[in-house]
Amino acid sequence: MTTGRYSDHDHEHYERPRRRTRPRTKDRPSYDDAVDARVVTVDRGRFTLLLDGRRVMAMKSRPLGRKGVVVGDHVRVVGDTSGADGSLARIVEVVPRTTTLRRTADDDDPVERVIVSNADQLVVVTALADPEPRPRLIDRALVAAYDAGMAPLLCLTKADLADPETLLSTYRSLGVPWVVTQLKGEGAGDLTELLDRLRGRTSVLVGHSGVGKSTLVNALVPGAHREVGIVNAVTGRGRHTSTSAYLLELPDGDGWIIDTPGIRSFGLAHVQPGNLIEAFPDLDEMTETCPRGCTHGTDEPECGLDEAIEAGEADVDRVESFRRLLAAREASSDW
Ligand SMILES: Nc1nc2c(ncn2[C@@H]2O[C@H](COP(=O)(O)OP(=O)(O)OP(=O)(O)O)[C@@H](O)[C@H]2O)c(=O)[nH]1
Repeated sequence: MTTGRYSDHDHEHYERPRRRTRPRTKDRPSYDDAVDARVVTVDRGRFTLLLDGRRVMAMKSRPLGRKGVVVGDHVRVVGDTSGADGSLARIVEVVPRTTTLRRTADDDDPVERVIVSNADQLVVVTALADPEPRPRLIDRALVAAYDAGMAPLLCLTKADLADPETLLSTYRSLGVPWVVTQLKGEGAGDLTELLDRLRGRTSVLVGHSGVGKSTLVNALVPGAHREVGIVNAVTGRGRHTSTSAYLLELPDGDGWIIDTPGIRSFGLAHVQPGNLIEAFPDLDEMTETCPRGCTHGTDEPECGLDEAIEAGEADVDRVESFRRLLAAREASSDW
C-alpha cells in the first residue's frame, strides 16, 4: 500500500523545479512516453488505474492543476507503471470525456461535481419490495441520466418479493427500458437479459441502500467482492457498507459497470429544463412556439405542450410524465 507513505505535500515538493538549479520553462513537457489507462477508483487523492490488465496506483501530476480526475476517465500516465507494491505513476492528461454524470450541491457538499465520466448508460437499481420503491428517487435519477446524455435503464430487483407491474405503469409512457432480476428464491440468478443490456457499454449503477445493488454486482462480476449489507427489518435500510465509486469489467470483457455505493444524494440544481426536453425529441418539437424562457412545466401560461394536447397531437400521459420529471428536478436531493 502506498497510502500514507507519500503525502500530496511530499510529492509536490519533490516535483517542483528548484529555481536556482533548473530554470523554469514555459514549454510543457510533451509526455510522448505516456501510456493509456482508465480510472477504476479514487481514494483520498490516490487513483487506482487499469493499465494493460494490471492495477496501477497513481496520483495527479502538477500540470493537471485543479482539474478533477474521476472514475471512468481515460487518462495518460507516466512514471512507474509497473503496478509493483509501493509504485506510484503520474497522471499527466485526462482524455476528453464523452459524458459526465454530475450532481450539485447538497448540504454536505456545496460544489457541483462530476461523479463519473465516459458512461453511456445509467442503471437505476430499485427493489420491488424491501425496501419499497421510491418513485421520486427514480425520477431524479432519470433526470440525471437524460441531462448527462446517458440512456436510462430500470433494473427492478427482488422480483421474488413483488410484481413489477404497478411500478412499471408509472414509467411506460416515458419509454424507459427495464429488466427484472431475482437473486433469491426459486428460479433465482438468471441475469441474461440484464447482461444483454450491459454488453458493449459502460453502465453506472445507482440505487439507494438495501436495494440489492452489491448483490447484483457480485453476481455480474464474480470476485468483485462488493460488500452485501443486511437490511434493517425496521427501517428497510441497509448498512452503508462501501463508499467509493468503482469501475469493474464484465467477465466476458465486453462491457464495464461502475458501482456507486457512496452516492447518498442526487442534487440536480444544475439541470436546465431545456436540456431535459432534448431527451424527448417528440415533445421538444412541440415547444417551438413556446414563449422565451418557458420551462414547459405545468404552470407555464402558453406552453406548446398544452397546445399540442388540446390539438390532440400529444400523448397526455407522456407530457404529464415529462412534467413530473421536470418537477422532480427541484425536489429535495435525498437519495
Ligand atoms: N428477497 C431478495 N433479497 C435480495 C435479493 N437481492 C439481494 N437481496 C438481499 O437484500 C439485502 C441488501 O442487499 P445488498 O446487495 O447489500 O444491497 P445494496 O443495495 O448493495 O445496499 P448497500 O450495500 O447498503 O448499498 C441483502 O440481505 C440481500 O441478500 C433478491 O433478489 N431477493
